[in-house]
Amino acid sequence: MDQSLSSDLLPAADEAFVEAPEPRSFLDRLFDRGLLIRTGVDGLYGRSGAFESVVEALDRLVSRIGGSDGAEALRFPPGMARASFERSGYLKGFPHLAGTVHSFCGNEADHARLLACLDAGEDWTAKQAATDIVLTPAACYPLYPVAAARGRLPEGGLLFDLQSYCFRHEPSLEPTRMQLFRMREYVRMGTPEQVLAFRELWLARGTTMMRDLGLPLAIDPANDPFFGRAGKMLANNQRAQALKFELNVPVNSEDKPTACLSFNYHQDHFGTTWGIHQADGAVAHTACVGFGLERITLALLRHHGLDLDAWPASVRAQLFG
Ligand SMILES: Nc1ncnc2c1ncn2[C@@H]1O[C@H](COP(=O)(O)OP(=O)(O)OP(=O)(O)O)[C@@H](O)[C@H]1O
Ligand SMILES: [Zn+2]
Repeated sequence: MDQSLSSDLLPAADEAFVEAPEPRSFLDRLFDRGLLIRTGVDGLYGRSGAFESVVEALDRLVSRIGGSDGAEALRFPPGMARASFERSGYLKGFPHLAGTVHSFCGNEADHARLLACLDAGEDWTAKQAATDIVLTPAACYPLYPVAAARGRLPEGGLLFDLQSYCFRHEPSLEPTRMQLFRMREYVRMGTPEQVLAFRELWLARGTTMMRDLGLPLAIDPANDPFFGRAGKMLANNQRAQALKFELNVPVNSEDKPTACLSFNYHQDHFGTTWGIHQADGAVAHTACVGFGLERITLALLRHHGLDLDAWPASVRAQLFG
């Protein structure tokens, strides 16, 4: 039942059958307040100015925390070269999440057919063909070929600061699982020791940052959502080798807290895939820390309320001070 209908618009019901109205979901309350804006597609939302002010403040906060490390900032659009995407191996692990960009590639007769299909409410996509662009699945994916093209890493390795809208085809009614969302990342490339030290540093920094924002959290071992039966093995392996940790905050529920930050050690996966080499010629190792900017914003809204002006002064000071 559409809970936005006021009860006096509903047909009169037998008293005995009137059920208590379900409490409005977190997502509905975000819509009610205009913080997120419906588009008709689950996981695809507009954001209000207030919501964006938190996203931007978090982005600045992360920059302040990582500021003295000398990361090179790069920004890529939310689409990446299909050839790079194919080589990255993403389709081996996550074919179900990938999004490709298709465009009309027909002639005038095809155009007429397209319009006729549209009119008839039929499938109009037959003459859509894959372009050279796919949607970026994680902020760091466009980086690796760029880093590889620069030649061997310097002695101290490299550190990058990234932010991108990312696409994942995982429609959901949980506001924290969007199809298009922003990921802020730091990516480290170098020796295993260098990249593991980076991950340790950000595990500590991320924990302090989120505690200081007044959020309850736990750091847990995790795995990526690999596809299929072979994926189960990859996921087990990732956990057994402690390659991925998540910083979880209860947002949608206490039982299934939400990964707001992820700390990933890729070993030499991207180094081998892209031919990224350390100064001595050995294959480079890589790691990244990812901040889900919408997810942290939603965690703050959940724990401190939907009225930003009423958030605790210490939280506001860190974000907007
Ligand atoms: N669908 C999504 N909507 C919003 N934020 C997301 C989504 N997927 C991932 N993120 C954010 O991006 C960060 C880095 O992405 P990563 O690939 O590590 O996520 P993930 O571990 O696959 O997330 P999950 O396990 O919840 O699917 C996550 O920590 C999270 O904050
Ligand atoms: Zn990454």
